[in-house]
Amino acid sequence: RNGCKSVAGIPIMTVPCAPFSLLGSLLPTSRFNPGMCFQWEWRNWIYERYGSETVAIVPFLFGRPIIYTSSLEVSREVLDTKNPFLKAEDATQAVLQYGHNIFTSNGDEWKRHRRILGPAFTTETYNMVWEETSSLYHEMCSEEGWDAKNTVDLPAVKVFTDKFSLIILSRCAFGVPLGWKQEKPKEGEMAFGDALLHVMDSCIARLITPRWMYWLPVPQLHQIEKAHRTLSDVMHKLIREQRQAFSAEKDGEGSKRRDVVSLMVRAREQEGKFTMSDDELVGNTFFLLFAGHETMAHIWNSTLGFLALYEDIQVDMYKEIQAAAPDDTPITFSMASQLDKVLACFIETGRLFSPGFVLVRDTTDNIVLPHFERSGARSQVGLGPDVRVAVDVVGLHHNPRHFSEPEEYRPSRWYGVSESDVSIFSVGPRACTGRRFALTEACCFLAHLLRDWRVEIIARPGESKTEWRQRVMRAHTTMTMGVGDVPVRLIRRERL
Ligand code: HEM
Repeated sequence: RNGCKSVAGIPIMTVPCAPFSLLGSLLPTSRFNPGMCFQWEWRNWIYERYGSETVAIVPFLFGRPIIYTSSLEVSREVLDTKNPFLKAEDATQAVLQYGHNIFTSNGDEWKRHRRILGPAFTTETYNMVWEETSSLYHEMCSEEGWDAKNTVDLPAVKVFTDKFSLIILSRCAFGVPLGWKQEKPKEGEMAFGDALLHVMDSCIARLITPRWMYWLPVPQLHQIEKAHRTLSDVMHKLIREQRQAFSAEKDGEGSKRRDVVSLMVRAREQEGKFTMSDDELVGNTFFLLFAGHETMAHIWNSTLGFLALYEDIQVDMYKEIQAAAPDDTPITFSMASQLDKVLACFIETGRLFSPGFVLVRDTTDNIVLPHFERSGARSQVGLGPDVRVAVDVVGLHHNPRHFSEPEEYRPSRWYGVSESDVSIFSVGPRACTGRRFALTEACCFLAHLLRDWRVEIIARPGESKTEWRQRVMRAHTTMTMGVGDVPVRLIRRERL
Protein backbone atom coordinates (compact mmCIF):
# COMPACT_ATOMS: atom_id res chain seq x y z
CA ARG A 1 0.00 0.00 0.00
CA ASN A 2 2.92 2.32 0.78
CA GLY A 3 4.31 1.69 -2.69
CA CYS A 4 1.02 2.71 -4.30
CA LYS A 5 0.74 5.82 -2.12
CA SER A 6 4.20 7.05 -3.10
CA VAL A 7 3.28 7.00 -6.79
CA ALA A 8 -0.26 8.43 -6.56
CA GLY A 9 -1.50 9.94 -9.83
CA ILE A 10 0.61 7.69 -12.04
CA PRO A 11 -0.79 4.45 -13.55
CA ILE A 12 0.41 1.42 -11.64
CA MET A 13 1.51 -1.95 -12.94
CA THR A 14 1.72 -4.56 -10.18
CA VAL A 15 4.33 -7.31 -10.51
CA PRO A 16 5.72 -9.95 -8.10
CA CYS A 17 9.36 -8.72 -8.13
CA ALA A 18 10.84 -5.35 -9.02
CA PRO A 19 12.93 -5.18 -12.21
CA PHE A 20 16.65 -5.70 -11.51
CA SER A 21 15.93 -6.93 -7.97
CA LEU A 22 17.99 -10.01 -7.13
CA LEU A 23 15.05 -12.40 -7.35
CA GLY A 24 13.43 -10.60 -10.29
CA SER A 25 16.64 -10.76 -12.36
CA LEU A 26 17.06 -14.47 -11.78
CA LEU A 27 13.70 -15.09 -13.49
CA PRO A 28 13.44 -14.40 -17.23
CA THR A 29 11.48 -11.44 -18.55
CA SER A 30 7.92 -12.57 -19.26
CA ARG A 31 4.48 -10.99 -19.38
CA PHE A 32 4.38 -11.24 -15.55
CA ASN A 33 7.99 -10.64 -14.54
CA PRO A 34 9.90 -7.57 -15.75
CA GLY A 35 13.30 -9.18 -15.07
CA MET A 36 16.36 -7.66 -16.70
CA CYS A 37 15.03 -7.03 -20.18
CA PHE A 38 11.47 -5.70 -19.83
CA GLN A 39 12.35 -2.29 -21.23
CA TRP A 40 13.21 -3.89 -24.54
CA GLU A 41 10.66 -6.74 -24.54
CA TRP A 42 7.74 -4.55 -23.41
CA ARG A 43 8.70 -1.39 -25.30
CA ASN A 44 5.80 -1.54 -27.70
CA TRP A 45 2.99 -2.10 -25.25
CA ILE A 46 3.67 -1.05 -21.67
CA TYR A 47 3.05 2.71 -22.02
CA GLU A 48 0.37 2.13 -24.65
CA ARG A 49 -1.53 -0.22 -22.36
CA TYR A 50 -1.58 2.25 -19.45
CA GLY A 51 -2.30 5.21 -21.74
CA SER A 52 0.56 7.14 -20.15
CA GLU A 53 4.20 7.99 -20.91
CA THR A 54 5.02 7.36 -17.25
CA VAL A 55 4.15 4.14 -15.40
CA ALA A 56 4.92 2.98 -11.87
CA ILE A 57 6.02 -0.64 -11.51
CA VAL A 58 5.02 -1.70 -8.01
CA PRO A 59 6.17 -5.11 -6.70
CA PHE A 60 4.00 -6.96 -4.17
CA LEU A 61 6.68 -9.50 -3.13
CA PHE A 62 10.21 -8.22 -3.58
CA GLY A 63 11.91 -4.88 -4.26
CA ARG A 64 10.79 -1.26 -4.21
CA PRO A 65 8.37 0.62 -6.50
CA ILE A 66 9.99 2.49 -9.37
CA ILE A 67 8.41 5.08 -11.64
CA TYR A 68 9.53 4.60 -15.25
CA THR A 69 9.23 7.45 -17.69
CA SER A 70 9.50 7.49 -21.48
CA SER A 71 8.83 11.21 -21.78
CA LEU A 72 11.67 13.55 -22.77
CA GLU A 73 10.21 16.47 -20.81
CA VAL A 74 9.96 14.42 -17.61
CA SER A 75 13.45 12.99 -18.21
CA ARG A 76 14.91 16.48 -18.50
CA GLU A 77 13.42 17.40 -15.11
CA VAL A 78 14.64 14.20 -13.47
CA LEU A 79 18.18 14.56 -14.84
CA ASP A 80 18.54 18.26 -14.07
CA THR A 81 20.95 18.74 -11.16
CA LYS A 82 18.99 21.84 -10.05
CA ASN A 83 16.04 19.62 -9.09
CA PRO A 84 15.84 17.53 -5.90
CA PHE A 85 17.08 14.23 -7.34
CA LEU A 86 20.22 12.26 -6.61
CA LYS A 87 21.90 9.04 -7.57
CA ALA A 88 21.52 6.56 -4.71
CA GLU A 89 24.46 4.33 -3.73
CA ASP A 90 22.52 1.10 -4.25
CA ALA A 91 21.79 2.13 -7.85
CA THR A 92 25.48 2.66 -8.66
CA GLN A 93 26.90 -0.37 -6.81
CA ALA A 94 28.36 -2.02 -9.88
CA VAL A 95 30.57 0.98 -10.61
CA LEU A 96 31.18 1.91 -6.98
CA GLN A 97 33.10 -1.30 -6.35
CA TYR A 98 36.14 0.33 -8.00
CA GLY A 99 36.01 3.48 -5.88
CA HIS A 100 34.11 6.77 -5.80
CA ASN A 101 34.00 8.57 -9.11
CA ILE A 102 32.19 11.17 -11.17
CA PHE A 103 29.34 8.81 -12.04
CA THR A 104 28.53 7.74 -8.47
CA SER A 105 28.74 11.18 -6.84
CA ASN A 106 26.22 13.96 -6.22
CA GLY A 107 26.16 17.70 -5.49
CA ASP A 108 29.46 19.39 -4.60
CA GLU A 109 31.32 16.11 -4.70
CA TRP A 110 30.19 15.61 -8.32
CA LYS A 111 31.32 19.16 -9.19
CA ARG A 112 34.74 18.38 -7.74
CA HIS A 113 35.08 15.23 -9.88
CA ARG A 114 33.86 17.15 -12.90
CA ARG A 115 36.50 19.87 -12.36
CA ILE A 116 39.27 17.26 -12.51
CA LEU A 117 37.83 15.18 -15.37
CA GLY A 118 36.52 18.03 -17.55
CA PRO A 119 39.92 19.48 -18.64
CA ALA A 120 40.97 16.03 -19.90
CA PHE A 121 38.41 16.21 -22.71
CA THR A 122 39.75 18.78 -25.15
CA THR A 123 40.06 19.18 -28.94
CA GLU A 124 43.62 17.94 -28.58
CA THR A 125 42.28 14.76 -26.94
CA TYR A 126 39.79 14.24 -29.79
CA ASN A 127 42.54 14.79 -32.34
CA MET A 128 44.52 12.04 -30.62
CA VAL A 129 41.42 9.78 -30.57
CA TRP A 130 41.02 10.26 -34.32
CA GLU A 131 44.68 9.55 -35.08
CA GLU A 132 44.78 6.45 -32.88
CA THR A 133 41.51 5.13 -34.33
CA SER A 134 42.76 5.61 -37.88
CA SER A 135 46.09 3.97 -37.12
CA LEU A 136 44.46 1.05 -35.25
CA TYR A 137 42.06 0.43 -38.13
CA HIS A 138 45.01 -0.01 -40.53
CA GLU A 139 46.84 -2.15 -37.97
CA MET A 140 43.78 -4.39 -37.56
CA CYS A 141 43.37 -4.90 -41.33
CA SER A 142 47.03 -5.76 -41.66
CA GLU A 143 47.32 -8.05 -38.59
CA GLU A 144 44.09 -9.88 -39.43
CA GLY A 145 45.30 -10.42 -43.01
CA TRP A 146 42.34 -8.49 -44.45
CA ASP A 147 44.61 -6.31 -46.60
CA ALA A 148 45.15 -9.27 -48.90
CA LYS A 149 41.49 -10.31 -49.05
CA ASN A 150 38.47 -9.20 -51.05
CA THR A 151 35.95 -10.88 -48.75
CA VAL A 152 36.05 -11.29 -44.97
CA ASP A 153 33.46 -13.26 -43.02
CA LEU A 154 32.85 -12.07 -39.44
CA PRO A 155 30.58 -14.54 -37.60
CA ALA A 156 30.52 -12.25 -34.54
CA VAL A 157 31.40 -8.60 -35.15
CA LYS A 158 31.62 -7.85 -31.43
CA VAL A 159 34.81 -9.89 -31.05
CA PHE A 160 36.48 -7.15 -33.10
CA THR A 161 34.59 -4.12 -31.82
CA ASP A 162 35.27 -5.18 -28.21
CA LYS A 163 38.98 -5.37 -28.87
CA PHE A 164 39.00 -2.17 -30.92
CA SER A 165 37.31 0.03 -28.33
CA LEU A 166 39.43 -1.41 -25.54
CA ILE A 167 42.70 -0.64 -27.33
CA ILE A 168 41.57 2.90 -28.14
CA LEU A 169 40.73 3.48 -24.49
CA SER A 170 44.01 2.01 -23.43
CA ARG A 171 45.95 4.29 -25.79
CA CYS A 172 43.94 7.50 -25.44
CA ALA A 173 42.61 7.29 -21.90
CA PHE A 174 45.49 5.50 -20.12
CA GLY A 175 48.41 6.21 -22.41
CA VAL A 176 49.24 2.49 -22.56
CA PRO A 177 50.16 1.78 -26.20
CA LEU A 178 48.57 -1.66 -26.65
CA GLY A 179 48.89 -3.10 -30.15
CA TRP A 180 46.33 -5.17 -32.09
CA LYS A 181 48.69 -8.10 -31.65
CA GLN A 182 49.33 -8.39 -27.95
CA GLU A 183 52.71 -9.12 -26.50
CA LYS A 184 53.03 -12.23 -24.33
CA PRO A 185 53.12 -11.38 -20.60
CA LYS A 186 55.95 -12.51 -18.31
CA GLU A 187 55.54 -15.90 -16.59
CA GLY A 188 52.83 -15.70 -13.89
CA GLU A 189 51.69 -12.20 -14.93
CA MET A 190 48.54 -11.18 -16.74
CA ALA A 191 48.71 -9.04 -19.88
CA PHE A 192 47.20 -5.58 -19.44
CA GLY A 193 44.77 -6.15 -22.33
CA ASP A 194 43.58 -9.46 -20.84
CA ALA A 195 43.18 -7.81 -17.44
CA LEU A 196 41.03 -5.08 -18.99
CA LEU A 197 38.79 -7.62 -20.70
CA HIS A 198 38.50 -9.80 -17.60
CA VAL A 199 37.58 -6.87 -15.40
CA MET A 200 34.90 -5.75 -17.84
CA ASP A 201 33.45 -9.25 -18.21
CA SER A 202 33.36 -9.89 -14.48
CA CYS A 203 31.83 -6.65 -13.16
CA ILE A 204 28.56 -8.27 -12.12
CA ALA A 205 30.14 -11.53 -10.90
CA ARG A 206 32.50 -9.53 -8.68
CA LEU A 207 29.63 -7.51 -7.31
CA ILE A 208 27.49 -10.45 -6.23
CA THR A 209 30.25 -12.83 -5.08
CA PRO A 210 30.92 -12.56 -1.32
CA ARG A 211 34.56 -11.75 -0.49
CA TRP A 212 35.12 -14.96 1.49
CA MET A 213 34.54 -17.01 -1.67
CA TYR A 214 37.83 -15.74 -3.08
CA TRP A 215 39.61 -17.92 -0.51
CA LEU A 216 38.11 -21.05 -2.10
CA PRO A 217 40.04 -22.96 -4.78
CA VAL A 218 37.91 -21.65 -7.66
CA PRO A 219 40.25 -20.75 -10.57
CA GLN A 220 37.72 -18.40 -12.22
CA LEU A 221 37.50 -16.28 -9.06
CA HIS A 222 41.28 -16.15 -8.75
CA GLN A 223 41.50 -14.98 -12.36
CA ILE A 224 39.00 -12.19 -11.63
CA GLU A 225 41.02 -11.09 -8.61
CA LYS A 226 44.27 -11.24 -10.53
CA ALA A 227 42.79 -9.15 -13.35
CA HIS A 228 41.51 -6.60 -10.90
CA ARG A 229 44.83 -6.41 -9.05
CA THR A 230 46.78 -6.10 -12.32
CA LEU A 231 44.60 -3.25 -13.46
CA SER A 232 44.64 -1.52 -10.11
CA ASP A 233 48.47 -1.77 -9.98
CA VAL A 234 48.78 -0.32 -13.48
CA MET A 235 46.40 2.54 -12.63
CA HIS A 236 48.35 3.43 -9.48
CA LYS A 237 51.62 3.21 -11.40
CA LEU A 238 50.27 5.49 -14.15
CA ILE A 239 49.19 8.04 -11.57
CA ARG A 240 52.58 7.90 -9.79
CA GLU A 241 54.43 8.34 -13.06
CA GLN A 242 52.26 11.25 -14.08
CA ARG A 243 52.76 12.97 -10.77
CA GLN A 244 56.52 12.69 -11.22
CA ALA A 245 56.27 13.86 -14.84
CA PHE A 246 54.26 16.88 -13.71
CA SER A 247 56.88 17.83 -11.11
CA ALA A 248 59.60 17.42 -13.74
CA GLU A 249 57.66 19.67 -16.11
CA LYS A 250 57.46 22.39 -13.49
CA ASP A 251 61.26 22.19 -13.37
CA GLY A 252 61.36 22.59 -17.16
CA GLU A 253 61.89 18.89 -17.87
CA GLY A 254 59.63 15.91 -18.58
CA SER A 255 57.41 15.03 -21.51
CA LYS A 256 53.89 16.34 -21.90
CA ARG A 257 51.62 13.32 -22.20
CA ARG A 258 48.13 13.92 -23.52
CA ASP A 259 46.12 10.86 -22.50
CA VAL A 260 43.03 11.39 -20.33
CA VAL A 261 44.55 9.99 -17.12
CA SER A 262 47.64 12.21 -17.45
CA LEU A 263 45.46 15.25 -17.98
CA MET A 264 43.38 14.30 -14.93
CA VAL A 265 46.49 13.99 -12.78
CA ARG A 266 47.72 17.32 -14.09
CA ALA A 267 44.37 19.02 -13.28
CA ARG A 268 44.43 17.45 -9.81
CA GLU A 269 48.00 18.63 -9.13
CA GLN A 270 47.18 22.13 -10.33
CA GLU A 271 44.13 22.32 -8.05
CA GLY A 272 46.17 21.15 -5.06
CA LYS A 273 46.63 17.51 -4.16
CA PHE A 274 43.81 17.42 -1.60
CA THR A 275 41.16 18.02 -4.24
CA MET A 276 41.13 14.34 -5.18
CA SER A 277 42.77 11.34 -3.56
CA ASP A 278 44.74 8.74 -5.54
CA ASP A 279 41.93 6.27 -4.82
CA GLU A 280 39.38 8.60 -6.36
CA LEU A 281 41.62 9.04 -9.40
CA VAL A 282 41.73 5.26 -9.70
CA GLY A 283 37.94 5.13 -9.26
CA ASN A 284 37.50 7.57 -12.12
CA THR A 285 39.97 5.72 -14.30
CA PHE A 286 38.05 2.48 -13.78
CA PHE A 287 34.85 4.28 -14.57
CA LEU A 288 36.23 5.62 -17.86
CA LEU A 289 37.03 2.06 -18.80
CA PHE A 290 33.54 0.94 -17.92
CA ALA A 291 31.89 3.94 -19.60
CA GLY A 292 33.84 3.91 -22.82
CA HIS A 293 34.37 0.26 -23.61
CA GLU A 294 31.19 -1.76 -23.92
CA THR A 295 29.09 1.23 -24.96
CA MET A 296 31.20 1.75 -28.09
CA ALA A 297 31.65 -1.95 -28.83
CA HIS A 298 27.88 -2.52 -28.62
CA ILE A 299 26.87 0.33 -30.90
CA TRP A 300 29.48 -0.51 -33.56
CA ASN A 301 28.36 -4.11 -33.40
CA SER A 302 24.72 -3.29 -34.10
CA THR A 303 25.61 -0.50 -36.57
CA LEU A 304 27.26 -3.06 -38.83
CA GLY A 305 24.12 -5.18 -38.52
CA PHE A 306 21.89 -2.30 -39.61
CA LEU A 307 24.20 -1.24 -42.43
CA ALA A 308 24.20 -4.79 -43.73
CA LEU A 309 20.39 -4.63 -43.77
CA TYR A 310 20.15 -1.19 -45.42
CA GLU A 311 22.33 -1.05 -48.51
CA ASP A 312 20.92 2.31 -49.63
CA ILE A 313 22.09 3.92 -46.38
CA GLN A 314 25.54 2.44 -46.92
CA VAL A 315 25.69 3.91 -50.43
CA ASP A 316 24.76 7.37 -49.07
CA MET A 317 27.46 7.13 -46.44
CA TYR A 318 30.03 5.90 -48.94
CA LYS A 319 29.33 8.87 -51.21
CA GLU A 320 29.69 11.25 -48.28
CA ILE A 321 33.02 9.72 -47.28
CA GLN A 322 34.29 9.77 -50.86
CA ALA A 323 33.29 13.43 -51.23
CA ALA A 324 35.34 14.31 -48.14
CA ALA A 325 38.28 11.96 -48.75
CA PRO A 326 38.35 10.33 -52.20
CA ASP A 327 39.91 6.86 -52.59
CA ASP A 328 43.19 6.52 -50.74
CA THR A 329 43.58 10.09 -49.43
CA PRO A 330 43.87 10.10 -45.63
CA ILE A 331 40.60 10.63 -43.74
CA THR A 332 41.56 13.30 -41.24
CA PHE A 333 40.06 14.83 -38.10
CA SER A 334 39.41 18.08 -39.99
CA MET A 335 36.96 16.16 -42.21
CA ALA A 336 34.80 14.99 -39.30
CA SER A 337 32.37 17.89 -39.73
CA GLN A 338 31.65 16.71 -43.30
CA LEU A 339 30.66 13.22 -42.17
CA ASP A 340 27.17 13.91 -40.81
CA LYS A 341 25.61 10.81 -42.35
CA VAL A 342 28.26 8.55 -40.88
CA LEU A 343 27.67 10.00 -37.45
CA ALA A 344 23.87 9.91 -37.80
CA CYS A 345 23.95 6.22 -38.56
CA PHE A 346 25.90 5.52 -35.35
CA ILE A 347 23.53 7.68 -33.29
CA GLU A 348 20.43 6.08 -34.81
CA THR A 349 21.78 2.66 -33.87
CA GLY A 350 22.34 3.97 -30.35
CA ARG A 351 18.70 5.09 -30.29
CA LEU A 352 17.41 1.62 -31.16
CA PHE A 353 19.88 -0.18 -28.88
CA SER A 354 20.89 2.28 -26.17
CA PRO A 355 23.79 0.95 -24.05
CA GLY A 356 22.84 3.31 -21.19
CA PHE A 357 19.30 1.97 -21.08
CA VAL A 358 18.16 3.17 -17.67
CA LEU A 359 19.06 6.28 -15.64
CA VAL A 360 17.99 6.00 -12.02
CA ARG A 361 17.43 8.86 -9.56
CA ASP A 362 15.76 9.25 -6.13
CA THR A 363 13.81 12.32 -5.01
CA THR A 364 15.20 14.17 -1.98
CA ASP A 365 12.25 16.53 -1.54
CA ASN A 366 8.77 17.28 -2.90
CA ILE A 367 8.66 17.94 -6.62
CA VAL A 368 6.00 18.49 -9.26
CA LEU A 369 6.66 16.81 -12.59
CA PRO A 370 4.87 17.13 -15.92
CA HIS A 371 2.71 14.16 -16.86
CA PHE A 372 1.88 13.14 -20.44
CA GLU A 373 -0.88 10.78 -21.44
CA ARG A 374 -0.57 8.85 -24.67
CA SER A 375 -3.60 10.75 -25.96
CA GLY A 376 -1.47 13.92 -25.82
CA ALA A 377 -3.20 15.34 -22.71
CA ARG A 378 -0.78 17.05 -20.32
CA SER A 379 -1.09 17.45 -16.56
CA GLN A 380 1.16 17.39 -13.48
CA VAL A 381 1.97 14.92 -10.71
CA GLY A 382 3.55 15.61 -7.34
CA LEU A 383 6.10 13.30 -5.74
CA GLY A 384 7.35 13.27 -2.17
CA PRO A 385 10.90 12.53 -0.98
CA ASP A 386 12.57 9.13 -1.40
CA VAL A 387 10.71 8.06 -4.52
CA ARG A 388 12.73 6.22 -7.14
CA VAL A 389 12.32 7.46 -10.71
CA ALA A 390 13.99 5.83 -13.71
CA VAL A 391 14.37 7.34 -17.14
CA ASP A 392 13.51 4.42 -19.40
CA VAL A 393 15.89 5.26 -22.22
CA VAL A 394 14.53 2.43 -24.40
CA GLY A 395 10.95 3.66 -23.83
CA LEU A 396 12.04 7.24 -24.52
CA HIS A 397 13.71 6.22 -27.78
CA HIS A 398 10.59 4.31 -28.85
CA ASN A 399 8.13 7.03 -27.85
CA PRO A 400 6.26 7.90 -31.09
CA ARG A 401 5.72 11.49 -29.87
CA HIS A 402 9.49 11.99 -29.99
CA PHE A 403 10.46 9.57 -32.78
CA SER A 404 7.93 8.84 -35.52
CA GLU A 405 7.80 5.17 -36.60
CA PRO A 406 10.23 4.34 -33.82
CA GLU A 407 11.06 0.81 -35.00
CA GLU A 408 12.36 2.15 -38.33
CA TYR A 409 16.13 2.52 -38.71
CA ARG A 410 16.28 6.07 -40.07
CA PRO A 411 19.60 7.91 -39.52
CA SER A 412 18.23 11.02 -41.28
CA ARG A 413 16.28 11.91 -38.12
CA TRP A 414 19.60 13.00 -36.59
CA TYR A 415 20.76 15.27 -39.43
CA GLY A 416 21.47 18.72 -38.03
CA VAL A 417 20.52 17.79 -34.43
CA SER A 418 22.78 19.54 -31.93
CA GLU A 419 25.14 17.33 -29.94
CA SER A 420 23.50 18.25 -26.63
CA ASP A 421 20.18 16.82 -27.90
CA VAL A 422 21.64 13.44 -28.78
CA SER A 423 19.76 11.57 -26.08
CA ILE A 424 21.77 8.34 -26.26
CA PHE A 425 24.30 10.20 -24.09
CA SER A 426 21.60 11.43 -21.68
CA VAL A 427 20.61 15.10 -21.46
CA GLY A 428 21.34 18.00 -19.12
CA PRO A 429 24.38 18.81 -16.97
CA ARG A 430 25.15 15.16 -16.20
CA ALA A 431 25.10 13.99 -19.80
CA CYS A 432 28.05 11.86 -20.91
CA THR A 433 31.43 13.58 -20.43
CA GLY A 434 32.90 11.32 -23.12
CA ARG A 435 30.27 12.18 -25.75
CA ARG A 436 32.67 13.94 -28.12
CA PHE A 437 35.35 11.29 -27.48
CA ALA A 438 32.81 8.60 -28.45
CA LEU A 439 31.51 10.40 -31.54
CA THR A 440 35.04 11.12 -32.78
CA GLU A 441 36.04 7.49 -32.41
CA ALA A 442 32.79 6.26 -33.99
CA CYS A 443 33.00 8.57 -36.98
CA CYS A 444 36.65 7.78 -37.71
CA PHE A 445 36.21 4.01 -37.44
CA LEU A 446 33.08 3.85 -39.61
CA ALA A 447 34.45 6.23 -42.24
CA HIS A 448 37.56 4.07 -42.67
CA LEU A 449 35.67 0.79 -42.68
CA LEU A 450 32.93 1.86 -45.08
CA ARG A 451 35.28 3.47 -47.56
CA ASP A 452 37.06 0.14 -47.93
CA TRP A 453 34.23 -2.36 -47.49
CA ARG A 454 30.58 -3.03 -48.31
CA VAL A 455 28.76 -4.89 -45.55
CA GLU A 456 26.33 -7.78 -46.15
CA ILE A 457 24.41 -10.01 -43.80
CA ILE A 458 25.44 -13.65 -43.47
CA ALA A 459 22.02 -15.29 -43.53
CA ARG A 460 20.99 -18.87 -42.86
CA PRO A 461 19.81 -20.81 -45.93
CA GLY A 462 16.46 -19.39 -47.08
CA GLU A 463 16.47 -16.64 -44.42
CA SER A 464 15.12 -13.22 -45.51
CA LYS A 465 16.47 -9.87 -44.26
CA THR A 466 13.37 -9.43 -42.09
CA GLU A 467 13.92 -12.84 -40.49
CA TRP A 468 17.62 -12.07 -40.01
CA ARG A 469 16.75 -8.80 -38.24
CA GLN A 470 14.28 -10.59 -35.96
CA ARG A 471 16.82 -13.28 -35.08
CA VAL A 472 19.98 -11.20 -34.75
CA MET A 473 18.98 -7.66 -33.80
CA ARG A 474 17.53 -8.49 -30.37
CA ALA A 475 18.63 -6.72 -27.24
CA HIS A 476 20.37 -8.34 -24.28
CA THR A 477 20.91 -6.49 -21.05
CA THR A 478 23.68 -6.79 -18.50
CA MET A 479 25.35 -3.64 -17.23
CA THR A 480 24.70 -2.15 -20.66
CA MET A 481 22.35 -3.06 -23.49
CA GLY A 482 23.25 -4.33 -26.94
CA VAL A 483 22.70 -7.13 -29.40
CA GLY A 484 24.52 -10.50 -29.42
CA ASP A 485 26.51 -12.05 -32.25
CA VAL A 486 26.08 -10.15 -35.53
CA PRO A 487 27.24 -12.26 -38.50
CA VAL A 488 28.27 -10.10 -41.48
CA ARG A 489 30.48 -10.28 -44.55
CA LEU A 490 32.82 -7.47 -45.60
CA ILE A 491 33.26 -7.15 -49.37
CA ARG A 492 36.04 -4.94 -50.69
CA ARG A 493 34.65 -1.96 -52.59
CA GLU A 494 35.39 -1.09 -56.19
CA ARG A 495 36.36 2.59 -56.16
CA LEU A 496 33.71 5.04 -57.48
C1 HEM B 1 28.56 5.51 -27.46
C2 HEM B 1 29.19 5.49 -26.32
C3 HEM B 1 28.65 6.05 -25.04
C4 HEM B 1 27.36 6.13 -24.58
C5 HEM B 1 26.09 5.67 -25.29
C6 HEM B 1 27.41 6.77 -23.28
C7 HEM B 1 26.28 7.05 -22.50
C8 HEM B 1 26.33 7.69 -21.28
C9 HEM B 1 25.16 8.01 -20.49
C10 HEM B 1 23.72 7.69 -20.88
C11 HEM B 1 25.59 8.66 -19.36
C12 HEM B 1 24.72 9.21 -18.23
C13 HEM B 1 24.55 8.20 -17.13
C14 HEM B 1 23.68 8.70 -15.98
O1 HEM B 1 23.42 9.87 -15.83
O2 HEM B 1 23.25 7.84 -15.16
C15 HEM B 1 27.03 8.72 -19.44
C16 HEM B 1 27.85 9.28 -18.47
C17 HEM B 1 29.21 9.35 -18.56
N1 HEM B 1 30.01 8.90 -19.59
FE1 HEM B 1 29.36 8.07 -21.31
N2 HEM B 1 28.71 7.04 -22.97
C18 HEM B 1 29.51 6.62 -24.01
C19 HEM B 1 30.87 6.72 -24.11
C20 HEM B 1 31.69 7.29 -23.17
C21 HEM B 1 33.13 7.42 -23.29
C22 HEM B 1 33.95 6.96 -24.51
C23 HEM B 1 33.57 7.99 -22.14
C24 HEM B 1 34.98 8.38 -21.74
C25 HEM B 1 36.05 7.95 -22.31
C26 HEM B 1 32.41 8.26 -21.31
C27 HEM B 1 32.44 8.87 -20.07
C28 HEM B 1 31.32 9.18 -19.31
C29 HEM B 1 31.39 9.84 -18.02
C30 HEM B 1 32.66 10.32 -17.31
C31 HEM B 1 30.06 9.96 -17.54
C32 HEM B 1 29.60 10.52 -16.20
C33 HEM B 1 29.07 11.93 -16.37
C34 HEM B 1 28.54 12.51 -15.06
O3 HEM B 1 27.99 11.80 -14.22
O4 HEM B 1 28.69 13.73 -14.90
N3 HEM B 1 31.30 7.81 -21.96
N4 HEM B 1 27.46 8.15 -20.61
